[in-house]
Amino acid sequence: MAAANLGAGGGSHKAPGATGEFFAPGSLVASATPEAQCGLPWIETPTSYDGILLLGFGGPEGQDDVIPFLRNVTRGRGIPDERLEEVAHHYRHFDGISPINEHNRELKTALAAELTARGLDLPLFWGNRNWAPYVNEAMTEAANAGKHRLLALATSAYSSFSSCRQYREDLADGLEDTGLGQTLQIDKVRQFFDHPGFVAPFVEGVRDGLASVEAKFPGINLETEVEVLFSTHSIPNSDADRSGPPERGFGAGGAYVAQHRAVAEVIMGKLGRTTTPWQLVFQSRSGPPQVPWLEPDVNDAIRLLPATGRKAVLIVPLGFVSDHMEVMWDLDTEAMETSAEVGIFAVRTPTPGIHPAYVSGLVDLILERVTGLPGANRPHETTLGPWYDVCRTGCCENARLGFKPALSGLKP
Ligand SMILES: CC1=C(CCC(=O)O)c2cc3nc(cc4[nH]c(cc5[nH]c(cc1n2)c(C)c5CCC(=O)O)c(CCC(=O)O)c4C)C(CCC(=O)O)=C3C
Ligand SMILES: [Fe+2]
Repeated sequence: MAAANLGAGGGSHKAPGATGEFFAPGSLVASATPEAQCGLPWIETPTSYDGILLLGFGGPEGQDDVIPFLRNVTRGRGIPDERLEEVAHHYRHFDGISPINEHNRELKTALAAELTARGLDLPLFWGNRNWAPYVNEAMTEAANAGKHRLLALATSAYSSFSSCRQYREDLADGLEDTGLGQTLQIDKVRQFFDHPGFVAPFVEGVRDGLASVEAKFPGINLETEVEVLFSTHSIPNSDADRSGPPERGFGAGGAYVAQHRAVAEVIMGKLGRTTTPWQLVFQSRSGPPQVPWLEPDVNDAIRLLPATGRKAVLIVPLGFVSDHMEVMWDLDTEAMETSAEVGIFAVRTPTPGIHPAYVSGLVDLILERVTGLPGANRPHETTLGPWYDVCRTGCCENARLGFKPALSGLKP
């Protein structure tokens, strides 16, 4: 098995173990799209996987887990202790329990049912980056079950270091740590920010949210008195700028910002609400104050709304797949408090969770890899997609932490 996709940056050539053979010339079947002419990669040959590796962020499940979890998340990042304590407090407030692991258990169950219903015999193995069950444990479990060829699915829709590349690095690290590089070959499902299954629950959420605003304020003017705030995780500007394939030249904010904007536009367009004011806003910033992160913060944006004549705000958690702590605390607690303070009516719309469209969309994404669906035929709702099966060299590298090998990408 070749190790072509791991790269040998900094002399740290790591375990073999993924789609090396796919990089042989000719195996990336070109289609007629401009992307393909630039060498953009979809794996267009059928692949028989023997399992799915569901990748989660992980979260604490009791008070004793909170600090060890936070140390896992921030390892090597220079997050000040004050910030860790501040965040610990969010978790403490909910008995030290993040709902995220339960969400992933539910998602795993829902995916298993949908795979079976679609006639796909693919067992699911679930592993997290920051809490048990860890990625390495899931790999070991798969290997012990006699599996060799896994397709990884990360619960994260957009391109950036934290939301894509870090999962790819986790896979490379996991094969190295477990010594399973010769046993397991692992590919990864493309980022799905603009897949119809991910977009549909948000379209419904905004539609229903606007309806509830109209019910609250009969005759409200949807062009001047309501604002839709699409909220996502802030990340350092330096990470945002490097998100996406360097050759696409996304500029400031990178693919991360461009993808969110494009999806927000699609959602408003599908509802025929292109004249309802909306903004992309950011939340959950951390790190030292002197390091610039994406702005505006959701709370700052809310504070400015009354002066522009808005009576109501719709808060759409566009960057998140489930109602985990970033949603429960930063939106449902803080942003709601801010809205109340400035006297504006706020509605927070749902995340995809286990919405049937989302679950079946994820299975579509698995199926397109099983069948080798040509890139030209892959569902995508924005002109930025369909996104890559195999990430480009330098995609989403971390400016602060430097290069690390990652699976499912081209060699550096
Ligand atoms: C882009 C992105 C997503 C969305 C994509 C995806 O979903 O993957 C995301 C998701 C999540 N982030 C989460 C939690 C945390 N993120 C932190 C810190 C950070 N996140 C970052 C980015 C992202 N994070 C970044 C750049 C940092 C700074 C540290 C670093 O440079 O890497 C910290 C440390 C403390 C703090 O500073 O807040 C915590 C506790 C949870 C779990 C919630 C739960 O437990 O329910 C989830 C799903
Ligand atoms: Fe985070």
